[in-house]
Amino acid sequence: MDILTISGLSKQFGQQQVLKDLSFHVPEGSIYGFIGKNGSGKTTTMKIVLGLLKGDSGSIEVCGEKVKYGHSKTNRYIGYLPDVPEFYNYMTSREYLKLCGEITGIPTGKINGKSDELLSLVGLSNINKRIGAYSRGMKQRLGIAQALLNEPKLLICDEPTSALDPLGRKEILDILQQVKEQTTVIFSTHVLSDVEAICDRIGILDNGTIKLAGDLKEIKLRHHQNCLVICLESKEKVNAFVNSERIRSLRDSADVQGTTIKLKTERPDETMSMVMNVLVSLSIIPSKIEIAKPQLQDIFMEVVE
Ligand SMILES: Nc1ncnc2c1ncn2[C@@H]1O[C@H](COP(=O)(O)OP(=O)(O)OP(=O)(O)O)[C@@H](O)[C@H]1O
Repeated sequence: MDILTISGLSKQFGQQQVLKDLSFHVPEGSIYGFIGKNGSGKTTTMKIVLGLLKGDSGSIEVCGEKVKYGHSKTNRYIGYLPDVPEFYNYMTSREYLKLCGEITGIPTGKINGKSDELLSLVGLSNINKRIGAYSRGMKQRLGIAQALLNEPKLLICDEPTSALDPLGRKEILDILQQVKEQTTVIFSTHVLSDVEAICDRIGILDNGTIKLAGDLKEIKLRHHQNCLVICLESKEKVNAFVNSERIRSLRDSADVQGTTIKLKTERPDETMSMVMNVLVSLSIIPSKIEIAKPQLQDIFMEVVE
């Protein structure tokens, strides 16, 4: 079953056509990487899904129910984490979750238990200081707890890791992976390494439409290119290698960037063996040599304009 279906969505701001006949669907149980450059329309799409912004044409369904602009009915299925969540800084996280629970009508008897469960999930159980003293990463983690308070079927996270350091990012990614057991996640971002770390499906938004969508593993298999990556320790060694007689036939397909050489080849195993022989004959020990795996970065660069 699809948790979210977007069909033929268009949106124009003044003369700028931001979304053009945009269609994609998010199956239940997935972590969906909604990827696009800055300004490609990710937040605009999510705001329309939340009924906060009116699309010019097209339709959206959340859990099989139509989204209507200005109506919040379908939002009972959705938890939303904006890129910069806002809080009451003078409160503790427990006080804040209690307030959110009361506002959204969670039975009083359930609020404390649910808050404890979520604060434990996001690693804030033993933090008693006020939210104003939290780091950015702690605020994002509290934002996830708040978004999950109503046990949503769909959690929308808009750029949740963009402003965080590597440790803070890893914490958020780990939490989202755990959350997947309970809810479908849309992870809107331009940080491709984060998508590779946790998403099982992706949609690449560019020029107002989805340029590529589907299962990430299948997409990578389809875009697989046979390529050998050889990393050497110095430019001199790279020159000695690429100028050696025995790799002359491959020289045209060699892409040299600094001390890394990429060799496109139809027969990676044979080429690997030949390259190893050449390296041995030149007494060069590579710091890395491998048959390249397709990277989302390369696929992204291939499909966006
Ligand atoms: N309310 C608005 N009025 C006019 N233009 C807008 C409005 N909201 C967004 N835009 C424009 O629409 C385009 C898409 O913006 P949007 O914020 O949806 O992109 P994004 O993919 O979320 O970008 P980022 O990754 O930088 O957050 C941008 O060019 C933006 O300037």
